[in-house]
Amino acid sequence: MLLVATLIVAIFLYFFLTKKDGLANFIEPPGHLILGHMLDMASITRVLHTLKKFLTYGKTVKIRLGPSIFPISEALITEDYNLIEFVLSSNKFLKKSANYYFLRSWLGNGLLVSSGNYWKKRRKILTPTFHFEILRQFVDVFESVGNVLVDKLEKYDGLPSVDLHPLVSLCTLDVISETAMGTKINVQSGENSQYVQSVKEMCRIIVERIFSPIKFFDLTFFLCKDYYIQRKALKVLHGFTMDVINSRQKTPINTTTKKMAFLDLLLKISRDENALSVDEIREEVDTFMFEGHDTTASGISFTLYCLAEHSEVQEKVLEEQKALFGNEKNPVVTYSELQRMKYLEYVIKEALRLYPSVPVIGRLAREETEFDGYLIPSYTNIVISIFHLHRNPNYFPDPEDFKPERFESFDGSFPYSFVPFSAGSRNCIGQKFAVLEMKSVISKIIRHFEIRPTFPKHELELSLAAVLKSENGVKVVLKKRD
Ligand code: HEM
Repeated sequence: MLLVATLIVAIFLYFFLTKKDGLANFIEPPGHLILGHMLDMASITRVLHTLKKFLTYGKTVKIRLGPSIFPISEALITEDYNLIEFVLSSNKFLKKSANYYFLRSWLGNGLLVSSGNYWKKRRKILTPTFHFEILRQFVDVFESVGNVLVDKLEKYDGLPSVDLHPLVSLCTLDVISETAMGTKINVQSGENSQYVQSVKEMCRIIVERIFSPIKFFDLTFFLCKDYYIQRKALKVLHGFTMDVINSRQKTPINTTTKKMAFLDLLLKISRDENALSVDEIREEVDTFMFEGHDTTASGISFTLYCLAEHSEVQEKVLEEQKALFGNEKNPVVTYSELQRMKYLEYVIKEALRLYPSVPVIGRLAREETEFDGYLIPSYTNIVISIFHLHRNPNYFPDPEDFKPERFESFDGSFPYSFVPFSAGSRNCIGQKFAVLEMKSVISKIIRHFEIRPTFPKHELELSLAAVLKSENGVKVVLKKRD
């Protein structure tokens, strides 16, 4: 293990020692002589503010961890539309940046982190599993799991505040487990708490490793308590997925039954075409479990928060529901009715503009590339700040205001100005699934509750965990509708 860690460090050092100093052309915000910008980046609650501060020096800036003559890591941070379009639409930037390395212990070579031909092959295999005919079958799951959430929310009726995020997060974990693995884990009802705890621990450790100089390197991470916590959590997470796979492998897949989970589809593909090993299937299911629950939980919670703050928008969402279902609070909602919730879709888009669940993404330049007269050397990490891109007044006038109507006339002239699901060939494969799930859950809550702001107003303290979160919760007041 020591040998592997030493090898990783050696490769890392090789790339930096042989790298031409092409980044010297980019502006570098003031940083510590020795540590560079390491301390600025060390707090997850401050990262978005820090990025904003850096971006006041230019639309694209260079940051470094470590002394300028020998930084252990350098990166470009950008909110520049042109560079973002250049990166996301190019095949030269399909590889993820160094930070994604920390996901590998959990997700292995799953779609989110893999690269090259390996990624291409997996993407081709997985794309058909998100076909709308498959998604249509998941609406029942969104609806039944959403009903449990509504039941749970009833006990907060009329209370001065409820923090939506933890409750919604359990709901989306139940959804992804049933759709990805075909297994009900009932975490909303308090079951499988060890699994929930392990997911939480892993998300925390992954983010802390990015920002902590000690946890960053495998060599020193072994000395930390979190290394052992991670080992325990991974045993639970991998063990759980493998148990589900093993038990479903023993059951013959009945392709004529209406509903097939992603796992069933992957097992079928693997049997018919011998395309995926059991370990590879495990990696993809784990990837869906990771990428498919926290993202939607943040999306749903922030959208509901925006609706609480904007009663006139909420009223229009309710009108749309009434136009579809009259005063029925518990209709049997179909796929096509979810598709017809157009105004709600604008609301969700606007909430994802202001509060993108994945506020930053990172890519690695595969080869030396010229952009706008600058040379970007190979192996440069490029951090795209979706959060700041979405608040650019050139593309979104009055960018801090919540105005869903702006998406009625969003004509796509600047397609890379709104990228909550990223864009290009490495965009989010679960985008349609996510929007359907969010519509199902949010519309259900709006039919049952009026959502009001708390008094005094709850100010969000945004932080960058694995996804965008609010450190002090996402609090609103719920009032049951008659
Ligand atoms: C509001 C909800 C969601 C948002 C905002 C979101 C956003 C994103 C973004 C920005 C990326 C690109 C990440 C990067 O380049 O590093 C991504 C990739 C991905 N997402 Fe999502 N996501 C959401 C929900 C989901 C769901 C529900 C699933 C699965 C069921 C999913 C599965 C994936 C996968 C597998 C990738 C990697 C795709 C690839 O690299 O080929 N996501 N997502």
